[in-house]
Amino acid sequence: MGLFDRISEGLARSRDRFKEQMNVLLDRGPDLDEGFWDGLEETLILSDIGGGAACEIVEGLRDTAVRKALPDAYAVLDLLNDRIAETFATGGEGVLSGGPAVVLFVGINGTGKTTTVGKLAKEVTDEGRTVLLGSADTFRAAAIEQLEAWAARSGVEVVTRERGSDPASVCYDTLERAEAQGADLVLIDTAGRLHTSADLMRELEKVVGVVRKRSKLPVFTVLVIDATTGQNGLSQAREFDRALDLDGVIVTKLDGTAKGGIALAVSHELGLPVLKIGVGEGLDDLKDFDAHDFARALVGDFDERG
Ligand SMILES: Nc1nc2c(ncn2[C@@H]2O[C@H](COP(=O)(O)OP(=O)(O)OP(=O)(O)O)[C@@H](O)[C@H]2O)c(=O)[nH]1
Repeated sequence: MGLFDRISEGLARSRDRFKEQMNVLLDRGPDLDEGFWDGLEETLILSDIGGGAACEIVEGLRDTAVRKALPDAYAVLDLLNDRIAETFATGGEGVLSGGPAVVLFVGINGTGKTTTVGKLAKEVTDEGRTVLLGSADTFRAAAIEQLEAWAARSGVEVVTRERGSDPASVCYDTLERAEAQGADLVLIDTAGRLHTSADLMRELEKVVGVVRKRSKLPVFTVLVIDATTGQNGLSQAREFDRALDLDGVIVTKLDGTAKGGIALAVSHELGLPVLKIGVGEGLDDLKDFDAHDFARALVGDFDERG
């Protein structure tokens, strides 16, 4: 199954719901009146893309409708996919595919951080770059073994310490090893923590602070969000961004959820580029993000007139 089909399958429920509501709206007739614009905004909000993004999309389409004297609602809906795609924050190319860098992966428990680091190790190694992994998730014993197993699969080295060690020390060791090895990319897995836990967030700030101070390479922080958690992802992103000044987001588990619109809510509200998306548990299931494919999977095409 192709990439678009996988996301499309995952988002089928939200797309069906969106179409159903749009058809009810269009049953009133295709006039571009207030009822249409309000209905469009409400329908977009129900797709989990967030109030801010929905408002900006509708405002943009309204402007275009006036400027280009669009005849009816169908002409507006023809532009909807592009407009949604343009609402995603851009940038972030330097994080995973630029020059040498250290990237820390953060997020709440079980979002897929370790799995994502493992998949990335394979991808980057296949590109011919040298990768070093650091297991700063010293809280969950299985996380260390899990990362070691991923590292073995792609033949990369992983720096670990025993469970319960200070995560900042693991980062320190990892940076030393990276320097000695001349690694192109250093990927550091951190322990999952609730964004509402002040103590654990402070601990993470300290870990990231140590890395920023000690590293000679640029340091980036990437939030990993589980798409199935829906709107809660926005609160997670706000808190992690406040604490760490994030550089990007990776949205996982898009293969089985109707709540994928959260990717746009987070990207738009916090100005964070979506760096990758997870569409399954396998080694090859971390994919490049394409805003146009994503928009098409989220709302579908509106070519059936009349
Ligand atoms: N379906 C699906 N499952 C995924 C995806 N990414 C990760 N998972 C699964 O999510 C579960 C949790 O993944 P982990 O990588 O252990 O999550 P984590 O964030 O490291 O967990 P903590 O360290 O406890 O915070 C595992 O069963 C993964 O296989 C994805 O894109 N799609």
